[in-house]
Amino acid sequence: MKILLLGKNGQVGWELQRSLLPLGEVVALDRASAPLCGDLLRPEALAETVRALAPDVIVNAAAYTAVDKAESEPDAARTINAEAVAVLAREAKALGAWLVHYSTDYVFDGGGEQPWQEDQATGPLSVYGQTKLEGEQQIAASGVKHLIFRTSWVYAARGGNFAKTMLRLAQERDKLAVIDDQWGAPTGADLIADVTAHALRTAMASGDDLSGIYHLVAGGETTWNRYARFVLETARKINPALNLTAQEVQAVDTSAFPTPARRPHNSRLNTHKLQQRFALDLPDWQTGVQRMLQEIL
Ligand SMILES: NC(=O)C1=CN([C@@H]2O[C@H](COP(=O)(O)OP(=O)(O)OC[C@H]3O[C@@H](n4cnc5c(N)ncnc54)[C@H](OP(=O)(O)O)[C@@H]3O)[C@@H](O)[C@H]2O)C=CC1
Ligand SMILES: Cc1cn([C@H]2C[C@H](O)[C@@H](COP(=O)(O)OP(=O)(O)O[C@H]3O[C@@H](C)C(=O)[C@@H](O)[C@H]3O)O2)c(=O)[nH]c1=O
Ligand SMILES: [Mg+2]
Repeated sequence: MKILLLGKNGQVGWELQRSLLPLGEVVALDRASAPLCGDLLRPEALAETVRALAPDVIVNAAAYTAVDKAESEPDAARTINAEAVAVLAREAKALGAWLVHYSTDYVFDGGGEQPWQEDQATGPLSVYGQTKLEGEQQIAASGVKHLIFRTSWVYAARGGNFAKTMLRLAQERDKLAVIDDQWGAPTGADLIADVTAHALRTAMASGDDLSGIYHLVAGGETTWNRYARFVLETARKINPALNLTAQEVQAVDTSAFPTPARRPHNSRLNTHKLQQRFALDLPDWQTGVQRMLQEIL
């Protein structure tokens, strides 16, 4: 089996380079790859890559993920998150290949307090969320066999993420202010990559019955503020010599921390469908965050 992996150096892409290996031959590209084009800003060159390789599976871990910057760069965000995805779906469909793709809690408007189910109405608040939703819709419309995993608050030992930002800021400042009224679940790129490999193998073995959208997040729930506190507490335990000058993580409302992009208050995702269809258990979010901190500290 041949797998084309796009976005190989992102948080999830890096872990997929490991987790997909037991499934077959993995051709992994990033935006700078040559002579094969792996740049999602050049959708038609990307189409040529797909035709030249004729993979059995395309796994797309590339995305425009700078949420605030997307508000002022909607065209680039849309090309990468939607137009290139439409081309991948079209080419995969023509080959009879599977397309594995990732989406986000930010497709929802964040209302209520219940974990969102896959079939509930979307309502993105940001350009990032809107373009990610358009990517999902392009895949569904193409008729390609697909797995779309909506995840949230991704972290990894390698790459940039909120946990690492908190560690850095806690070494630079004596006080942090972090939003305490946005709820969700931090999810490790390693977990996402492992579940992807398992689900892909299962889905391919069962025809196209399992094609669809799945919520894939770690268990439990928290706020950005509680997550930040957990990161700093855990870091202090792991490495007491670490010079974390911040003595306080002040809890603030969304309104007290203005950002260019609006973010959902309720980013909880219900993972029953994934767990049931693929016979999986998802660990609590704390387990993976602890492991990542142990690794980087
Ligand atoms: N990060 C998060 O918190 C969340 C992410 N997701 C989704 O999960 C998936 C993986 O995200 P994650 O690994 O965390 O994101 P990262 O930002 O860590 O990685 C994204 C990767 O995409 C690459 N990329 C950006 N533009 C292009 C381009 N034009 N052509 C090719 N590659 C490009 C980036 O390369 P470069 O570094 O060169 O820009 C980077 O390697 C994405 O679909 C994302 O939307 C969903 C929920 C939460
Ligand atoms: C740095 C910082 C952020 N915040 C807030 C802003 C925001 O609401 C929240 C997280 O900030 P970030 O900029 O890390 O989050 P953000 O980039 O919005 O993270 C999102 O990325 C995309 C790709 C996704 O798909 C989402 O699931 C989510 O992970 O914390 C504070 O309150 N204080 C701070 O000092
Ligand atoms: Mg970010």
